[in-house]
Amino acid sequence: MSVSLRALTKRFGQQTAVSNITLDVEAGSFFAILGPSGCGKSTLLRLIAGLETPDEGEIAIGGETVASPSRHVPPEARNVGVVFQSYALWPHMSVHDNVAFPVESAGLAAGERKARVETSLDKVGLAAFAARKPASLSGGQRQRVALARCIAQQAGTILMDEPLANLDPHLRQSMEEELAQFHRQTGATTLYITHDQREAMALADRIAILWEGRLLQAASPETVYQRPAGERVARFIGRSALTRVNVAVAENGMAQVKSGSLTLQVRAPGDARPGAGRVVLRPEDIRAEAGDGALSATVLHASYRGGFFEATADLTGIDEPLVLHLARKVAPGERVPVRITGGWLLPQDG
Ligand SMILES: Nc1ncnc2c1ncn2[C@@H]1O[C@H](COP(=O)(O)OP(=O)(O)OP(=O)(O)O)[C@@H](O)[C@H]1O
Repeated sequence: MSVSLRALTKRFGQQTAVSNITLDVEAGSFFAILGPSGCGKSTLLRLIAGLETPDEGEIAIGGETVASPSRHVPPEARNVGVVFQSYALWPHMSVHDNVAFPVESAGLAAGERKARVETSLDKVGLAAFAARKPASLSGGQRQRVALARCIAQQAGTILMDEPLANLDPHLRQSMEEELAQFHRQTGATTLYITHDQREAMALADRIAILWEGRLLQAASPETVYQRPAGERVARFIGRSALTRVNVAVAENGMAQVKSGSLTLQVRAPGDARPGAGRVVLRPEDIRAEAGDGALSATVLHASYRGGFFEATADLTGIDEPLVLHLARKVAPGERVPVRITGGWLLPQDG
């Protein structure tokens, strides 16, 4: 089911946790909400789940208004499943009963109920664990019980609040794959909260980036990386060098800019205008190659990233150190040839 937020605001005393957010989440999509600690991610999720009431604005799920100044649909009537970081399993209940819990209220015959719980546990590979208590399961298995509970509930919308945060890196990777598969199987609209950009990039069709309660950008992972809406998004997603430029010509989504004495051709927003601006240079915009037009950068720092080396390097004319991906090892102080082959001119108001 689609989820739409209109001018949503939530305050806690003096603190505005969610500030005037308008957002549309398409039915069936995997939508990540990304941002640093304290930016309002969990509050946004709790508002959608019905665990908090907004001070201003509206929330509609599947076209039905569930929260507005004059309406509050209770959580259990929103057909929304929630998976928390802490799993929220009942410790005294078996795995089976934990999964059955939300189904109890669905008014199904006992046989049907049992079948639904068994199918759900089977989907997450835990059929053999039905009689166990949560305490005897691993973190990943507990997470899967929480997912099975969502499947059993047949929720049209699933909200996940940092579900993988407590897992070790290996388990995270395999749970990520399971989550992607889970999303394909259920087709449920998934809102996924994380502060881990890699996870958001790997899983989501679209990413919303929050900052101090405000929405900075909502777009595909490729767009937030290649065409960030502003400096904060550019710095939060991936690594880059920002440099102040003077835009000489801007047309058809391209711009010719000057950064110090360097002239660069970069991608630009459709409404870019000549004048002062800032350009984001990603590692992909820089080739470490000798030859015609190559410049010489001085390596500041280099580290092995598995398969390639990542280095920062000073280049005259660029304000911040470039981030380079190199096939060979380099040492601080070494000079490397570079060519700038791309870049992104930030929107004027970004
Ligand atoms: N019940 C509450 N009472 C008072 N302030 C709150 C409450 N819940 C959240 N806040 C404040 O609102 C802001 C947003 O909090 P929220 O938990 O939504 O952030 P978050 O992005 O989920 O953070 P994290 O990633 O650390 O979980 C924070 O400044 C927080 O202190």
